Amino acid sequence: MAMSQLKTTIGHGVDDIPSTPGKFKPEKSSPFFFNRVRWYTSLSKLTLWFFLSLCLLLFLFFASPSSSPPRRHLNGGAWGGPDWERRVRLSARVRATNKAGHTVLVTGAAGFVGTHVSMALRRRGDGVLGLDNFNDYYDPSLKRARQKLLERSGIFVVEGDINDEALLKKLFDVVAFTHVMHLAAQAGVRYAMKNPKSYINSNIAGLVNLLEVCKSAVPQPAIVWASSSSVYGLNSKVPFSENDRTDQPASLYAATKKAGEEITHTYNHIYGLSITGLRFFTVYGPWGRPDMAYFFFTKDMLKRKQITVFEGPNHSTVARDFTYIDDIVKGCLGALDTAKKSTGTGGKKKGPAQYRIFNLGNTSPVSVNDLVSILEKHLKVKANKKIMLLPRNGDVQFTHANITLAERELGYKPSTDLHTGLKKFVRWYLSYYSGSKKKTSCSWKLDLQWACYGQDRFFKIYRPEKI
Ligand SMILES: O=C(O)[C@H]1O[C@H](OP(=O)(O)OP(=O)(O)OC[C@H]2O[C@@H](n3ccc(=O)[nH]c3=O)[C@H](O)[C@@H]2O)[C@H](O)[C@@H](O)[C@@H]1O
Repeated sequence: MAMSQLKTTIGHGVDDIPSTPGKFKPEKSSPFFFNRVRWYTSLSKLTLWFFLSLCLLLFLFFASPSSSPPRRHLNGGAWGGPDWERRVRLSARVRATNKAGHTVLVTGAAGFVGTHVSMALRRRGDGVLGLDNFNDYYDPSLKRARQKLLERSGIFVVEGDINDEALLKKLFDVVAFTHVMHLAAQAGVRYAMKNPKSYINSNIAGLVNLLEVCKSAVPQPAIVWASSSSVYGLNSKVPFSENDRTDQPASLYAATKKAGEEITHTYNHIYGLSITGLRFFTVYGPWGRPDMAYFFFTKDMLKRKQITVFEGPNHSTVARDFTYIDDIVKGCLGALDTAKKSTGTGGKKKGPAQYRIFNLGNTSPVSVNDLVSILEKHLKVKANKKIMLLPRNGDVQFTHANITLAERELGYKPSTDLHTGLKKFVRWYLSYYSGSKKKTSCSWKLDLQWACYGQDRFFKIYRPEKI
């Protein structure tokens, strides 16, 4: 068919289609009859195929097992569905041999303290379910590595945010948690200048969301949560005691932790939630947080980069009551074990409920200068220090915990000094980072030696001056 003829045929056909197809009477004698019928038939076929494909798609959608009940997606993670619920239940199950075990929801489980506390609970047979949003405040791959560690111990970490009310409710529907160890937070004192809203979102809105769900849960769990030594702010009386004033925060971070203490008090007072707040003092150790000074000093010293060491006015000392992670974990477990049950049901308080606050520190502050000297010894590297006046961006000049109360009520007794604790940290740091680099390259001498000899024999062959 010539092109001009084809155009004419199509033009005719379109114009000739009646609005009511049933009334269409073919004119047998028409030279355009067959073209018209073919066009019309192909349109019907097209409609039929479209309809069949739609039916097939709808069938596949409704028949797929994951569509019922629906799965929710958050930050790349997903929750819901029978498999997910089975994992949640399994993880939260108390070991049969531990009759008095707790069923604990650990928020911030892939965080530094969260990982250690979850592992310790699991080791003694408590049921543990983790929750973490895996945000990128610091390298999320470290959080994923911690998650792997937890998974190897049978702890499932649900990927989700404490601000997700539906998720929290679902978790409490699936498991009757006896305790919540609330460690999810926006940490770091200096970062609050950069991203103030993240502190409100996690430390205030997230906390309230969690408390709302806990208050309505049946049974209500007892809550142990992480406050901070930073609530003592600009206080000059040392050591810091729990009943000292906490109304002079030096950072927004501190202010949100202080707000958390007031908020939890309200929920205790109105709804009968059992609350224990733990004021952590600069916690450090293996699997620690890369945003903390001891961690990035180590990293920079190994790279021969300059580190900034703060000092107070007139060259006075800046010091912290650095507390080793294992001691903190013991304090957390002591708090969980001595927490009394919440007294409310159906969102109503039935009687007075326990409300406690404890310092968890080391009781022996060390200057930042001494911290650097200890690192120099362990790393066998001389630090390239730049001394700088403590900036007014959230830091306080010193912290020092009075731990009498925690000793008496929780049996808390810190036993690791900074020298010993940092030795363990450095050992972990070198093995962790050389271990992960080993997979990609062996260009660094340290990596090569590590790759050849493995973790246990690492220190025998470690020659930092050759790195
Ligand atoms: O225990 C606490 O309440 C707080 O402890 C740490 O906060 P911070 O004690 O300030 O810990 P780092 O940021 O690791 O700083 C440790 C010390 O090193 C100093 N520093 C920090 C950074 C730097 O570049 N140079 C430097 O000398 C700080 O002034 C501070 O005295 C945590 O980051 C907070 O999340 C936590 O709540």
